[in-house]
Amino acid sequence: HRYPPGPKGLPLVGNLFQVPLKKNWEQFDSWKKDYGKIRCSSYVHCNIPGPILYLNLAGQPIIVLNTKKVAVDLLERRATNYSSRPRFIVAGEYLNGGCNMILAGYGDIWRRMRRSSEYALGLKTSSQYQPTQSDEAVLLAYDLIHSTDQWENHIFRAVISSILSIVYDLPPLTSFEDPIIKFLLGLTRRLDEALYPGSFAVEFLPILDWLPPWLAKWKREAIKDYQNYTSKFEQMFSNVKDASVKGEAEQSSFCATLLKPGARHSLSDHELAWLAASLFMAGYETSSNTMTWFMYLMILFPEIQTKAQEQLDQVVGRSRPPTFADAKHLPYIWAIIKEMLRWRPPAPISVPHATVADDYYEGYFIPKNSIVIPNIWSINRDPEVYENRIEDFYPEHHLDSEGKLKDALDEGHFAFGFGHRSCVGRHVANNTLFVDVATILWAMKIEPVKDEHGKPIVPSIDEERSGGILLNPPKCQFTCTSRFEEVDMILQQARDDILKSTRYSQE
Ligand code: HEM
Repeated sequence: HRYPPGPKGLPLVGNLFQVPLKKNWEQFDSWKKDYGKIRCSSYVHCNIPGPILYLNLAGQPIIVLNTKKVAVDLLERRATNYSSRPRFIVAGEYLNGGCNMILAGYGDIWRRMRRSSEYALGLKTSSQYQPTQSDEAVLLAYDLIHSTDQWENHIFRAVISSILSIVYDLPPLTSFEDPIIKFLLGLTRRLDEALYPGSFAVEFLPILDWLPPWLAKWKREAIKDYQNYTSKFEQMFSNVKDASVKGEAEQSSFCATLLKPGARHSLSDHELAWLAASLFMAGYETSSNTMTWFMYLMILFPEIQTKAQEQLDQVVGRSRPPTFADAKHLPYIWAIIKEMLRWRPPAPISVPHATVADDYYEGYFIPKNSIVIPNIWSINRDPEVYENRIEDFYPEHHLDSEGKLKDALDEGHFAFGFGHRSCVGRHVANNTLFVDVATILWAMKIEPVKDEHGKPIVPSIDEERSGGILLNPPKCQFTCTSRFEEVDMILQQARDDILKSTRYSQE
């Protein structure tokens, strides 16, 4: 068999020690130059180095896709073979009981979950969640102005609260210390640890899975945690179900939508409860990561902030915060969002796919059970897609000469992944990012704090921090000041109305 090109490895371990645990997307990107052009039958790839790489991690074949063309050819055109996930024994099978949609293999349960969630999160249906998203944007803007030093917690709180309201019709969470936030963050941490390569021997020695729980601590603890998570998620789901049955649901939620006839695709209540929980796991870190990058980028590029605010003043004015009705008149806001997701995608190597059968591509052999990594970092810098200033943060990539969006329906980046497994929450994500970014820029001027000599402290981009699969911006602090006199009064009034109208204040 002739495998795609890639670095030569050592006997037995292959390339195991050549792939860094942090920022591995940069290593994959730099190998492009060395493990160059592929033999190809038809197209321009003949001139682009390293579109597809082969690595061997102690016997496990890894295929890295570095260009849009190869990712589309394999993950979209041959989706039936390339849409499974690698086996995650501890995280996927024991901690999540095989019911976490993100980690599930390409089987029956994933298919039914995907159909249900596409229905409840589609472009049209997701507009029913916009009132919740607008409310959360106002609460976030208010908090940022009133206690800016807590800015990261405010973003985390707002993102979590927004997802929980969308999924379960919960009222806004007003504190980052809320027990439900602690519970969900505990679960996310536990999952991150279990997914971290090398955490559990059973992942590379699956024979250990035969051990009974009393002999395997990892198994015992994972089963116990799964039972705890399940009872909490089932409880949250059944609260929505009861409220829907009694006609007490305040607004449309994801769970309530799935209870409509024809929407649940034969999923049991247990499976629906886990599907709803999967949304939190998929949406929380990705969305909050983008919002933390946003705050940093606004001090790194103050001219972009000013330009966006000029457009907001023209379109929205100063007597009310932006709404979704303004969305199509604010192309520059969208261009900033698209460019954030292109330049610093929250998940630079996406979620790995896996093949279900042997395959050939351009004469190269891709074995069954290969782990396939769409290297979004590289694909978002594909010279066949972006003409110039590829390494710069440049919102104009997405605008035509008149300042309009080049193609409103095209994402303009690949941060949401490819094919059958692409992000099912992307419309919700785009809406949250739009209304948060627009409301923050409408309300406040974001500036770096100053040192004792009055010099602004703007950390260099080189100080960005990588912790596993996410890339975080440098640590930084800001001042957020109201842009005009009426802001405080408008935000205060809107906040009072929101908190008054929710069940939270009535309890
Ligand atoms: C900026 C925000 C977000 C980004 C960049 C993002 C990105 C991604 C990526 C890269 C994948 C994997 C795609 C693949 O395997 O090819 C994914 C999957 C997924 N995302 Fe998102 N996501 C975001 C927000 C959200 C939100 C808010 C939700 C829920 C409301 C969500 C729900 C999901 C789910 C359920 C999956 C698994 C899909 C499957 O395996 O079939 N995501 N997302």
